[in-house]
Amino acid sequence: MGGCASLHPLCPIWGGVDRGPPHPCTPSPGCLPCRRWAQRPCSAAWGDTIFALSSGHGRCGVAVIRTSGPGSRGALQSLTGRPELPPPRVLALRRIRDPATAEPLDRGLVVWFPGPQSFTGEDCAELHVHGGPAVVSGVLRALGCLPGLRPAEPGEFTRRAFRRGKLDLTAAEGLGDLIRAETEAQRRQALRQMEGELGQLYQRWSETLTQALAHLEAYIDFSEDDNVEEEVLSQVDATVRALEQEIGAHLRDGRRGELLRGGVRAVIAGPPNVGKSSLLNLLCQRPAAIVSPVAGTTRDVVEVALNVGGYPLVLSDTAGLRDATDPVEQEGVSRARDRLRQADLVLAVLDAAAVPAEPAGLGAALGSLLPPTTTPCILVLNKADLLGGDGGPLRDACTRGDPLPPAALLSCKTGEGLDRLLELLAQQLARLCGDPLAGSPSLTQSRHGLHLGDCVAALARYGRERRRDLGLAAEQLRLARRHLGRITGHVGAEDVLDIIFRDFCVGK
Ligand SMILES: Nc1nc2c(ncn2[C@@H]2O[C@H](COP(=O)(O)OP(=O)(O)OP(=O)(O)O)[C@@H](O)[C@H]2O)c(=O)[nH]1
Ligand SMILES: [K+]
Ligand SMILES: [Mg+2]
Repeated sequence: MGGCASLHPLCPIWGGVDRGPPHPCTPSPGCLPCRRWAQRPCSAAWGDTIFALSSGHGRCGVAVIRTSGPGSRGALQSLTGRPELPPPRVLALRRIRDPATAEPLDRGLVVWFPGPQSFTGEDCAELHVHGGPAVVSGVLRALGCLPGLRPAEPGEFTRRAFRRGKLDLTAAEGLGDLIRAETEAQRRQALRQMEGELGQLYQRWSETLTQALAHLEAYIDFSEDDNVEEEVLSQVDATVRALEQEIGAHLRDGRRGELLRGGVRAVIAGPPNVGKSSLLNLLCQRPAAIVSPVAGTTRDVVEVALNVGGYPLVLSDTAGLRDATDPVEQEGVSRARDRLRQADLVLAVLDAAAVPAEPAGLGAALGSLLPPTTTPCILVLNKADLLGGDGGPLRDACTRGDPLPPAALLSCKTGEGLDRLLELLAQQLARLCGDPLAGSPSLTQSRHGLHLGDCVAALARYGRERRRDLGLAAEQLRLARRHLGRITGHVGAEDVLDIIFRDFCVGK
């Protein structure tokens, strides 16, 4: 037993019942009494076991701390001070103590998840303790003092689950999105992806390709012996063409999955002083942007995140569009135009009291403000409270629609017309993001789009090669399948893992 013969009675490996793997480190002062090696763990030699606080940080009722790896069993035994583990996946009430000092830290629930039936597929343990900072830090410190245990990196639990084949990359991404989801529609999309629907779709395509490839190879190998009929070849062609179309349609979905995941970027634009900042403040219900009677007040872009009808909206207020002379305002206008170019949706604001009341004139006023674009737009005619009478003609023009974009007559001052504007906004968002539960799942990341684009390109090349050289055509099918495999992580995903798991929180 080398240098570890001097034992602490509660040492999980040497003093406890479960001796685990032999301690391989050479005798050193840092290895003799457990409390010493606790401070200088020879972690690399012990198989890697990670631990982290998985519930949120800060004071709370219950905090969940979990471990994953071969040391989970010993960790649970030593922190509960008992050799026997609770039955798998059953909560058990235990006193939790610091193994080094035997000092009680808390009384809480513990769960034992022996691998492979655990989230990561490895042996895992969970400690549900009181969520006070001193309890949590005490338990984390105690775990960190055990040999072979170390704090987890962000996303490391999920990364281990991926490595053990518990989920594919799209499901891991869905899980990350679910944790970050802020609106109902985002939650629905993320849950669907986490449960594997997107991965299954890509897997199905991959299997279709595998089958087509097998038939093609059979034809190449055996057609001369007349065992394989010409018909096989035309069937492969038809399968590939259908797949190319299906993936193409999946790609041409208007980026709905990506928009829903990241939030629709809506930009409030218009001439100075029409009430753009007032509109932003009204929609987010706080004074996020400065409002003043001075034209040219807003210069920097002011951004707020909103939930409209369950859809995520990232709303930006921008400088009033005009030929400014002041260099600072010029910069503001240039930033406004940049934002407009990147917008998914434009809220074009005009002063209701200063525009022509008939649709053609209104259209011209809008046209002189914004360059012609395909970006969806909502026309907001603000300051309706300043209109004489009930603003009849303008109100009619608003409900007329074509050739005008959907329009709302609004008063930021009185709040009149806000319901109609919110309704229009929700409609546009639903149109842009789609119903996350309807139809086949949407791709949610540009990474998916890139690989699918490469896959479709390879399928198109198949069509060309097919007429020249069957061997080269088969190679294109193999390539197409590789591109699909990279999305789910079934093929060479090493280079994207760091990027994907970087955005995860510690403990997940
Ligand atoms: N009567 C009336 N006044 C409004 C309304 N909305 C905004 N205002 C006033 O219009 C002025 C300009 O409002 P802002 O929200 O600063 O307008 P803006 O378009 O952001 O202006 P810039 O940032 O300078 O381009 C302020 O005095 C507001 O109080 C409205 O619905 N009715
Ligand atoms: K202003
Ligand atoms: Mg403003």
